Amino acid sequence: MHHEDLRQELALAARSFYERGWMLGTAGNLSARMAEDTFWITASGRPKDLLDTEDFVSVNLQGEVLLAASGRKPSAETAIHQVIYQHIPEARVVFHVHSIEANLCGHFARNGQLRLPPLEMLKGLGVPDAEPETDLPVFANHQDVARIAKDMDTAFTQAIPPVPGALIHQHGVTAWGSDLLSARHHLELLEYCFRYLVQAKALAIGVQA
Ligand SMILES: CSCCC(=O)C(=O)COP(=O)(O)O
Ligand SMILES: [Zn+2]
Repeated sequence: MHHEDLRQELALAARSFYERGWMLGTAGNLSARMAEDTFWITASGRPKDLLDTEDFVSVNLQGEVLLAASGRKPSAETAIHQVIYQHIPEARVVFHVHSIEANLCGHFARNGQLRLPPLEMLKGLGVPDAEPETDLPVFANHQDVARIAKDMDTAFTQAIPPVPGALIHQHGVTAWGSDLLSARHHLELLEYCFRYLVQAKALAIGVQA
């Protein structure tokens, strides 16, 4: 795919996520690999329903800026995307959004893990088991994003998460995939799990894993 097209595809995805209430008030950031060691990422602080090709910055896996339009800086959370691309070679697209349900679900986590509901839909996240006991990692939020990235780096060095995503407590969710469509599906499936958990909690339904 041509690099300019990739930026347009990311802008379309951002608008869709904005319309779902996941990227309000400039929240969130999206990226896609251009090559093994470079990726496009949204510029910091841009409205996610109105992105154009100038709102993407090219960076390498060390976070160095390769190409940026005047006045555009890479997302403040670029280091998190770097960690994912460094540890997971098959990840080519990373979506980070701030949904209400993702942030509520952080409160249901125990010992840095959120147990996902054992739904058939987990198959779409690569979990084939009939009654899966699958935990999504939940990282502490820090104002210094480098600390979040460092925690993720340490955790991913030990083990890659069992599903293609991670939560940052009181902040948002990040999902990845091998292309735009699979990253979107992974994000949608995680968001479905979050809505399910929030509604199950409201109805006082125990979710058995
Ligand atoms: C208003 S959201 C606060 C920053 C954040 O968490 C985020 O996802 C957006 O940051 P960026 O620098 O990518 O615009
Ligand atoms: Zn964020």
